[in-house]
Amino acid sequence: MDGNRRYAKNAGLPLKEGHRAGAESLAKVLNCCFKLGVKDVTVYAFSIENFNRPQNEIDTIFSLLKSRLAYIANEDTDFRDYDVAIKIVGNRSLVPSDVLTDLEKIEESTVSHGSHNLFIAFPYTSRDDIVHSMSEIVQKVKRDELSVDSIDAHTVEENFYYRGEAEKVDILVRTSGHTRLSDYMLWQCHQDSVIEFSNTLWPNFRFYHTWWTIFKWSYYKTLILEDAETMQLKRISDEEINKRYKEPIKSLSHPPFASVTRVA
Ligand SMILES: CC(C)=CCC/C(C)=C/CC/C(C)=C/COP(=O)(O)OP(=O)(O)O
Repeated sequence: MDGNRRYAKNAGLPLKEGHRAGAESLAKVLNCCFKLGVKDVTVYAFSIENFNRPQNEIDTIFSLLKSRLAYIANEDTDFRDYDVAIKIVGNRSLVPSDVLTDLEKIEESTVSHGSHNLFIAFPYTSRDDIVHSMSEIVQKVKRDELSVDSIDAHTVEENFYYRGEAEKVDILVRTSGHTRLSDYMLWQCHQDSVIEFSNTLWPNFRFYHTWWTIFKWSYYKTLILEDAETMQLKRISDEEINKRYKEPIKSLSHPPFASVTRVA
C-alpha cells in the first residue's frame, strides 16, 4: 500500500491524511477484490523497517489499523456479508502490548468467519518470517515433536506467521511506481506468481486498477512462452490449463475475470 505520504504531499495535506486516505482505499479495494471472486488478500500494513519512522506517524498508522480493522470486522454491512476472517501475520513480539491486545480482539471476533481471509502483514518482513519459521522448526526438533527427516517445504510454510495458509501468491501488486519487493512474501512468490508494478499511488488505487490487474492476470494465465528467445507467446488450451493449474477453470470464452474465483 505504497504512496500514502506522497499522496498527502501532492495534495498539500498533513501526512496523516495520506495514511487515512490509504486506509479508505483499502476498504474500497477489498470490496472490489471480494466482488471479483478473490478469496484471500494480504496487505503489507507495516514493515519492520517502518519502526524507524517518527513516533507520531507510527501512532497514526497503529490507530488507523485498529479503527479500520474493527470497522471491516464488525461494523460494515458489506464486509459482514463477505464473512472475512482477519489474521495478523507478522512478528507480534515487536508490537506494543496495548495495540496487540486490540488487534487480537479484532482477530478473535472474526475467527469463525471463513469465506475470505484478510491477512495483515504487521510488522512483517519475509526474511524475519523465514528466520522465525526456522527457529520454530529447530525448537520442535529439540522437543522431539518433529524429526529432521520429515522437514520439507510444507514444514517451513506451516511454521510461517501464516501457519501454512498462504503458500502461493497469484498476484503481488506494488503501487506508487517503485519496482522493488521490499522483503515482502519472497517465499510465497512462485514461478507462476504475477508481479504487478503500478504507478498509481495507493490512496488513488480503485476499482479500475484492481479490476485491470486481475483481468491481466487472468489473461496471462492463458498464455505460455513458446519460445524464450523470440518471446513468442502461445495461447494454451483449457485442457492444458486444467492440467497445469490442477483446478478446473471456467471457459476462456467467458469474460476473463470469470476465472478469478481460483485466486487464493
Ligand atoms: C491495514 C490497514 C487498515 C492499514 C491502515 C493504515 C495504512 C494504510 C498503513 C500503510 C502504512 C504505510 C507504511 C504505507 C506506505 O506508504 P508510505 O507511507 O511509504 O508512502 P510513500 O511511499 O509516499 O512515502
